[in-house]
Amino acid sequence: METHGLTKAFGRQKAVDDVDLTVPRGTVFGFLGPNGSGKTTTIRMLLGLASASSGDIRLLDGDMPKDARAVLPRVGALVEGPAIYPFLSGRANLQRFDAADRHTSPATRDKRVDAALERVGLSHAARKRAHAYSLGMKQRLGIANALLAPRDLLILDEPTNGLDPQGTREVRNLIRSLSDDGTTVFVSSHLLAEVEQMCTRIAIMSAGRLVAQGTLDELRAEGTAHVRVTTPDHSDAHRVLTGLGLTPERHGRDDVLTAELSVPGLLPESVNAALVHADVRVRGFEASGASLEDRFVALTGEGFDVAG
Ligand SMILES: Nc1ncnc2c1ncn2[C@@H]1O[C@H](COP(=O)(O)OP(=O)(O)OP(=O)(O)O)[C@@H](O)[C@H]1O
Repeated sequence: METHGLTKAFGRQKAVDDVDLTVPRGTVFGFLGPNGSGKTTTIRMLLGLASASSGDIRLLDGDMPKDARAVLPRVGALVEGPAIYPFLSGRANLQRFDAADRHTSPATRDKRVDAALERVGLSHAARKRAHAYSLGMKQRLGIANALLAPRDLLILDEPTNGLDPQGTREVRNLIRSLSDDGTTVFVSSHLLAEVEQMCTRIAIMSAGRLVAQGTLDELRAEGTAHVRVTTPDHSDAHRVLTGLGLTPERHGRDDVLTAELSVPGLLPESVNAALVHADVRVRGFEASGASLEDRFVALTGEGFDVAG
């Protein structure tokens, strides 16, 4: 799957702005970004649920939306939670979903439904009414719906959103096992930890723009270490850090300074020693490595929910 210059404007706001995604076949691809960064809008365009203002979408071996009829039957999707009928059983829900798809044959419906239930580990609860399902089970039922036909690509929008740790684990394991079967999985999330555990490649959205894309290792390698100093002596600390060749920035609070360790060979402990030597009252000192988390915070700004 690929997009080029994909853009969606709502009035003057560009919810998705010139996005070039490259999702290689067979990967579990994480589409990461804070709430409101444009993930759902992008996914809706990929699936032909919304039109693009400009740009191209290549989905499997077709162009969207032109080839929607040919390619969409090979794409399973879960967007914004499944619309489940609460008073029907899990199986009856899937039978309805299957019946609503005009590409399916009624003769093989039961077989397809049972296979999908089995695939997501819901066979034992097939007869239970869906309102008695846990959130994780509901979400797996939604994924079962996406799996009613053989799929080459699965597009899942925040499949673990709102789930408890157990439900999250269930869905995460399911996604991994789907990819073991050779299906390409494109999964969005606002949680870095989530994506790190499931995905091999990721793309990061921030305010409608794609700000990074690559394998986890590639993105880790692009990060730089930082120091973070908490001190009431803000201007003295600023002077010392600048003297060391760093570019300190005030970070949210008045008493916190952060700086990228951009000087080769300069170690965090030397920075701390220099501050203490200059009588700066250091209340907190933190050195962070080139972790993905740092990189994401740097790329997407503050307020990005990295831990959950
Ligand atoms: N139909 C619409 N009309 C106007 N603005 C919209 C519409 N849909 C989305 N937006 C705006 O586009 C931006 C991106 O929204 P989008 O839902 O794609 O983000 P997201 O990354 O999926 O976030 P979330 O995780 O909250 O769904 C937001 O600012 C949103 O308010």
